Amino acid sequence: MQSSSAFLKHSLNFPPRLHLFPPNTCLGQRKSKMASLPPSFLGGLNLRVSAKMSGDASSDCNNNSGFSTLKEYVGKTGLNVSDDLLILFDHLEYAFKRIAALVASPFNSTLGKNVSVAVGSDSERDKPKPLDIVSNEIILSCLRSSGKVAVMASEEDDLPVWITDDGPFAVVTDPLDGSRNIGASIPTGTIFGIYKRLVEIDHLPVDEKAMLNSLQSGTRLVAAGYVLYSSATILCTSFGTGTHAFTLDRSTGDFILTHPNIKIPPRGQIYSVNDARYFDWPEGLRQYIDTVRQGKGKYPKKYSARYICSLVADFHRTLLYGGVAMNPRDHLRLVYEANPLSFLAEQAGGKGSDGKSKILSIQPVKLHQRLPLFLGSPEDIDELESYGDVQQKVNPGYEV
Ligand SMILES: O=P(O)(O)OC[C@H]1O[C@](O)(COP(=O)(O)O)[C@@H](O)[C@@H]1O
Repeated sequence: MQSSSAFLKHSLNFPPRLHLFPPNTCLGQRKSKMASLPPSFLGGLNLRVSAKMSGDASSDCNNNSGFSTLKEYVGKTGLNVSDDLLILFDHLEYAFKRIAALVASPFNSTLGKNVSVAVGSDSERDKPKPLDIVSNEIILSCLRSSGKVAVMASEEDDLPVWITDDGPFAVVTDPLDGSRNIGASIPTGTIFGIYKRLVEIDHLPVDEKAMLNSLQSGTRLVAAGYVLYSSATILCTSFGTGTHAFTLDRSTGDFILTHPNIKIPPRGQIYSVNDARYFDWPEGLRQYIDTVRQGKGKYPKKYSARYICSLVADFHRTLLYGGVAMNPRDHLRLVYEANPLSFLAEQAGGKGSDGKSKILSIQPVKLHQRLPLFLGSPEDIDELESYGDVQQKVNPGYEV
């Protein structure tokens, strides 16, 4: 096996990529035009130019060693991430960049529309769209070419796809959540979780081991993440030691660390829910929302509502600003959505709950199992759970 340092050294020696700024441009010298920008912004630009210009006239530029790609960050901080996992991430990053380009493409206007594909008993609004299918194919092909994945289970496929017998990992994914928003250019996201392949069941028939590898408990996740496709494309991930976010630098194609060690505020002032469903909610949930929006909860401030109706976007905001993001009906999936996002929430000091139990302690029994999901600040989740009756049982299948 290639050593971690050998792999990092090799990958850092790739030829420099094409930058927005010509190689001999030192942005720091153009302060007259940029004087009004915050120094951190200038510092960031300087670094991305100077870091790739070693040995040339860039030495006058400020260097700010705080900026790194995911691999550089792993190398610098000594995070315990195997070479196999780093290679898998390289391929995943490539998939995310392709999906980011796809969702921003001027040619995708019809790709967000429903197609008639019979998948279980999904309602019209839940049917996959061409964008979901293409994103799924992009991820599958990148996992295949990584050589590191035994099985992929996707929200878009009825059954897991067995890829290669000796791949060390099992990957679960929702390739493109929120795709029905794409017509209005509202943010979308990819969610993924990575488990080790269960070598102890290698002897089982392929169908069986594919299913069991995909139904692992969230407590066994070795890494998870999401990618937010919005004004910025952000890869937020955890290897089990903190939650870190990297922003795509479109000039170089690198994901640059922008949010190391995210800590969710212990308490927020925002709730995020589709409250058109208020009359379908149980009494406990109505009381909770009524209480916090009047500023009569344990935190004596009036809460505000924010709801994008795109899970990754609502979760990302919650992770950064605190509060609680929820979907109280059986709608979101344990394997592809709830487990990976709860892992990230916990790694950031937050919580993931189904309203009664910790999400990560729920053993999946079905691949496409749905459940109520509450994610957010620990004090907000505790307060919400104290209302007892917060899971919405009435679930008529909404049209929009
Ligand atoms: O209609 P609701 O209950 O508000 O559900 C909205 C949620 O559904 C989603 O669109 C996911 O639904 P799909 O898995 O069917 O795409 C999330 O992005 C969003 O958080």
